[in-house]
Amino acid sequence: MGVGGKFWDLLRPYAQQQGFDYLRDKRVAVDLSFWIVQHETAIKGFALKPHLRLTFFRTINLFSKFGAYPVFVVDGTPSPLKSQARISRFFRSSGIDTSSLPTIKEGVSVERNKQFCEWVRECVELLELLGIPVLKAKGEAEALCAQLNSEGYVDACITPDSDAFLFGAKCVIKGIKPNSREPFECYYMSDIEAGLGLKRKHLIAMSLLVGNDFDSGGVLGIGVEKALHIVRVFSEDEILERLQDIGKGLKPAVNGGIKSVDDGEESCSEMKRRSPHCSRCGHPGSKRTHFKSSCEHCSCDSGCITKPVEFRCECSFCYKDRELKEQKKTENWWIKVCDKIALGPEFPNRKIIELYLSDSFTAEDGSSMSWGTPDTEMLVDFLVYNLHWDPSYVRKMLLPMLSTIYLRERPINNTEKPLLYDQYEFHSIKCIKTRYGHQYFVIRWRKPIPTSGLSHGEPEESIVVWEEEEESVDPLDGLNEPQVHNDNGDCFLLTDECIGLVQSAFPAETEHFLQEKKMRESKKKTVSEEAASPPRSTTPGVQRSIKDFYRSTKAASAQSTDPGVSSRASSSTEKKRQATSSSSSIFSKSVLSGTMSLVITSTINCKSFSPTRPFPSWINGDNSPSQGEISADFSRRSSAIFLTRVSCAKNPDDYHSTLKSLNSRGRFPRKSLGQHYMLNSDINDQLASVADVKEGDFVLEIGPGTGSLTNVLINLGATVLAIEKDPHMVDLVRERFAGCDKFKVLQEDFVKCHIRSHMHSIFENRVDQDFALAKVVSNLPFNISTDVVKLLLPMGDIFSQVVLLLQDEAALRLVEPALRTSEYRPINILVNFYSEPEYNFRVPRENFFPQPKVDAAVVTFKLKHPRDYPDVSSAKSFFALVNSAFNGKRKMLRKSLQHISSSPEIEKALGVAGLPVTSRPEELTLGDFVKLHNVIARE
Ligand SMILES: C[S@@+](CC[C@H](N)C(=O)[O-])C[C@H]1O[C@@H](n2cnc3c(N)ncnc32)[C@H](O)[C@@H]1O
Repeated sequence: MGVGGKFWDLLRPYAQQQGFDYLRDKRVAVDLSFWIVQHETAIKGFALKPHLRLTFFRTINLFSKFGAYPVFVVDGTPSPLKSQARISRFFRSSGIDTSSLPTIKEGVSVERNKQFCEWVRECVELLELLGIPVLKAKGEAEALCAQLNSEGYVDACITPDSDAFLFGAKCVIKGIKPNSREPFECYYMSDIEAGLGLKRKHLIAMSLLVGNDFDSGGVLGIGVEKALHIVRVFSEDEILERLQDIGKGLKPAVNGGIKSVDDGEESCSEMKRRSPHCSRCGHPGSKRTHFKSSCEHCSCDSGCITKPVEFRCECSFCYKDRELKEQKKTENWWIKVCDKIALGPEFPNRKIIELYLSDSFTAEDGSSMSWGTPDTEMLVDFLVYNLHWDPSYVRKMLLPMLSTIYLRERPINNTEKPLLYDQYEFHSIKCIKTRYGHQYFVIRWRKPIPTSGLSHGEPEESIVVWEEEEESVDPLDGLNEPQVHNDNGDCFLLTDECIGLVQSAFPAETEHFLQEKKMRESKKKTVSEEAASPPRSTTPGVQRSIKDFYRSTKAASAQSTDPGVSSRASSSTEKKRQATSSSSSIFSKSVLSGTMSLVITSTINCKSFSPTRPFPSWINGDNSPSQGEISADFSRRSSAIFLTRVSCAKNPDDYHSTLKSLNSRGRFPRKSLGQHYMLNSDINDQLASVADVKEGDFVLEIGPGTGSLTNVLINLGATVLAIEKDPHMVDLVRERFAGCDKFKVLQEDFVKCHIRSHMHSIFENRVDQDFALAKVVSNLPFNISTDVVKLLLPMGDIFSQVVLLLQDEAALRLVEPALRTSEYRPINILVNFYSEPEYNFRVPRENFFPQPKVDAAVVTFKLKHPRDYPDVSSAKSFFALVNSAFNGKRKMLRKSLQHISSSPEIEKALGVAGLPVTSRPEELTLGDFVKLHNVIARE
């Protein structure tokens, strides 16, 4: 917390947004407790031990991406004052009168809760395994951070606790946005001093007035604005003493003393009497004289003019009068303020002042901080145990830290050691990558490996990364994972590295790369012409597992497995595991064995995948492929599906065409739009088949993306209306289906668009009156699925069914929530009110690009016609009742529905509906809710 009130708001104008390199080679003290609190609130319930997960990622980000030397600081024994404040806060929030509480005895402090201490202990263990120094403060962590900063051991503190300035910090980083051009929100004490005229003791004084960690209340009725006025009255040297005087009931003079209006000055009314003013024009003189002839100020022929509303007379009497009034006001204000301050007991608390000014927090000498090397194997054990991560994932995520250490040490030690931790050799600089306006080198680390079982294809054309998104802040602080890359049979690990670091570690190689780059740029024109020629018919590079490159240093037996062999041995099991969706062809990546290779299993009606087939022509901007080309493509697939209509059809979709189509436009999947594209055309077929899409159907598709599912729908003879939010994808599908009279795409956010009116306007144009209801088929962005379900299910007058590809867990929660569980929510009542849901099949995550972190599933909602909805007098009042019931999930309905009727009445209604009077919302089925609603509505 820190200083109370809206203290940070006061400082905000002095924030400096600093760029990527701000912390490079700088030491920075991190207040660990705040990280833990933030982590827990940010992702509670979404990740196992979020405090460990984010401490791991953030530390590696700080160390590698931002090039800092972090030192973590943990709280020591809290001051008794803080314990007292914490207890008062707790009781105040529970409505108990805190004045009646006993005060904590001198020297007694209360530790934070056990759970929190355990989180801190786990994070400290993790940090120590990472080789990062951790210091334990004697008292508050932010105090030690600040002291390390003020004594020059670190360049900045990372803490959102504004107390840090009071403890002497010079630079505080309040927030970090890893995915932005200027990731650091920094506050310099010097800026605060220059801008607000506040020095350290002023800030301490402000905290005494508005509250702080040791006295959460502050002075009643004094907020940040008022406190600012008060403290600025005095210089830094005198402010704390003057506050003491005020606390004793004195009213110290301000700026040499506020003059009292009675101190020999004439009173305002007296002055006015001696100098009458015209009530018409407001100038000195009487109205009568002014009526005869205009006064010198108005100087009009026809008497004085009427004074405007905002008129201010500037005669010396009026000027003086105003000044005195102002002075009186200030004096009254000052008296009131001093009285208010003096009312509080023991103001100011000397112990708090001493605590802020103390410099004895350093439990250990700041100069003893040192940064070691991560203990990889112990970290693997630790994270596998605590977070259930795969060992190879831990190693992969550690790599940026190891490579940073290697590059840092190389020029210093002038090391002969050619390998990065004996496992990788620096090979070359692949390219320069720009993310969030910041440039990196992409480095190839090489470890020659046997290439059996892998394709020797053309190198992939570009590294696939999430597209830059200025505004997105990833609360999970994910890392840029190192990539595994196959280039003409040579396998490399790719990491992003700071250009300066590489330059000093490998000057000759950097020079070589930069020269080559220059040459390439001068030949740009030729190169771009070459690029325009059709691609060669080879398979792009295939990603391999990190395990192939990064062996464990544990027992040799653990390494003896030949990845190629295990890949082959386990492939049939893997195929079965992956083939959960159907018996037809599955395109998947095998990850079991540690290699990530493409596995194509073919069944009826499918010819095997040909890696040498050229990329579809539509990808290269040719919108009119020949009929022969189209038929050739379709002949590879189910005749039942594909021979019906081909007029709009283009080539089928697969891994390469999806990548190609995105790359051809320089488009990278956008996380915020949930862009996980379907790689497996069979799943698209199955989606369509579950919805029984046939000739003449009208289908609404949300988020067509590259159009892979759209293509299937059109080929089945359906007319498709697609709603796509991303304008680039809109262009892409528009181009792909140009000339197709059965396709229309609208660039809109589905959640905000007026789908009912779109559908009405389309149906109005239909000549046949007996048309079937439309269908919805969509591979949805996961983040809008609940909204989509809520929007579409009540449209049984427009759609007959809604077939969605959803996140697996969400699908299960929607379709099969168990009564009496926390998963049973109002949305389940909505789903069953408006539809008959069915879970169709699971779709493993490997079928998407980029691969999401969770599996998906296809779900069908058969929409009920409005005439078949449960019989309630008003759906609106019914859902209002359901929502209210679930508002107090743990509460009995007789309590949570009290705002509708009194408890006895609700109990009576429950009885009439045949339900126990002690019913809770999660125990009621849809039918029960309907009965209860109808009883209550009747009564
Ligand atoms: C999971 S992808 C599916 C793409 C494609 N149908 C496929 O199967 O490969 C989701 C698509 O929905 C689009 N999208 C995301 N949010 C949207 C919204 N609010 N309204 C409409 N489209 C949206 C994305 O741009 C993306 O193209």
